[in-house]
Amino acid sequence: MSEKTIAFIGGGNMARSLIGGLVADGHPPAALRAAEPDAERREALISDYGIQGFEDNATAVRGADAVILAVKPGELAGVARQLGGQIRDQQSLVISIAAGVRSPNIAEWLGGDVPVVRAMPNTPALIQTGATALFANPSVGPEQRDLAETTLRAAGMVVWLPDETQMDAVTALSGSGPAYFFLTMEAMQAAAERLGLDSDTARLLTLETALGAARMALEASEEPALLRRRVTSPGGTTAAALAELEGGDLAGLYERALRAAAGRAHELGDELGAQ
Ligand SMILES: NC(=O)C1=CN([C@@H]2O[C@H](COP(=O)(O)OP(=O)(O)OC[C@H]3O[C@@H](n4cnc5c(N)ncnc54)[C@H](O)[C@@H]3O)[C@@H](O)[C@H]2O)C=CC1
Ligand SMILES: O=C(O)[C@@H]1CCC=N1
Repeated sequence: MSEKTIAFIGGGNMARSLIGGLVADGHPPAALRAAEPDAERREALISDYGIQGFEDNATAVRGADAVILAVKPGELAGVARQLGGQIRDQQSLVISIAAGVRSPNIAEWLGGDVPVVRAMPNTPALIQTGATALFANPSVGPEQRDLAETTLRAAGMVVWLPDETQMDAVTALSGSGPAYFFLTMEAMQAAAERLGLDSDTARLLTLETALGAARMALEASEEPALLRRRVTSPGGTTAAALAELEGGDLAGLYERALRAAAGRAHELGDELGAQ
């Protein structure tokens, strides 16, 4: 694991997940920094992970090899404009995890020809099972590309996108995706409770089933559709359930959900890029 200094601007949910993943992967906590205005969040990061915490963004960024912009999309322009001069002087790599906001806008706010990697991670990064897509602008050199990849790989798997426009679809799929699975778990548990199971049993069986299915789909050489058919005995219980899910147009529902998320990411890019 690299010992490069990485400064997070914003120490909220996603920064915490990435910091947790980096520390668990062996990145020295002393080489990790977070600038977070909320004292409670900042102190929690310091005490939970032993990293350095700062109230002031510019102090956190001083001398950092990479600066991860982990504020809400609407805060990004202000933060980038504030830190651009310093980042250009010390030639740090900038990694933005903000949904929707496009790399040419980020580079412009930073003041010009700055290496920017856009990343779309997800919260399972906290337990090193994250999935991240990366896109590098033309100013990112091979060493900085490696630094971005190593940093995000500490939190799980990484793919590079050849085309930044694909980032909206990735945001809809894997960025927001954990929430879709959590909602499914909530719905399955609640349904099982209504069928008469106590909540602990319903919860445990729901979560273990989700884990088993995900691991099987990842580790098996067969497609999920084939794995599904193996569970589904003709005229049996699974067929009865799947008929309900298909009757409710589950596939169409997912398509509409992902289109809504990708559309929102695109809208954010348009709205915030015009600042
Ligand atoms: N939560 C998620 O699952 C994912 C979030 N993202 C992106 O990550 C970014 C952060 O999202 P979350 O962590 O969920 O939000 P959050 O609200 O939990 O974290 C943002 C943090 O930034 C801090 N902050 C606000 N203004 C600041 C400033 N000027 N300087 C320094 N820090 C400042 C806030 O106090 C807050 O703790 C967003 O841009 C989001 O699109 C990307 C992938 C997944
Ligand atoms: O909901 C959001 O906007 C962020 C981006 C992907 C996951 N959370």
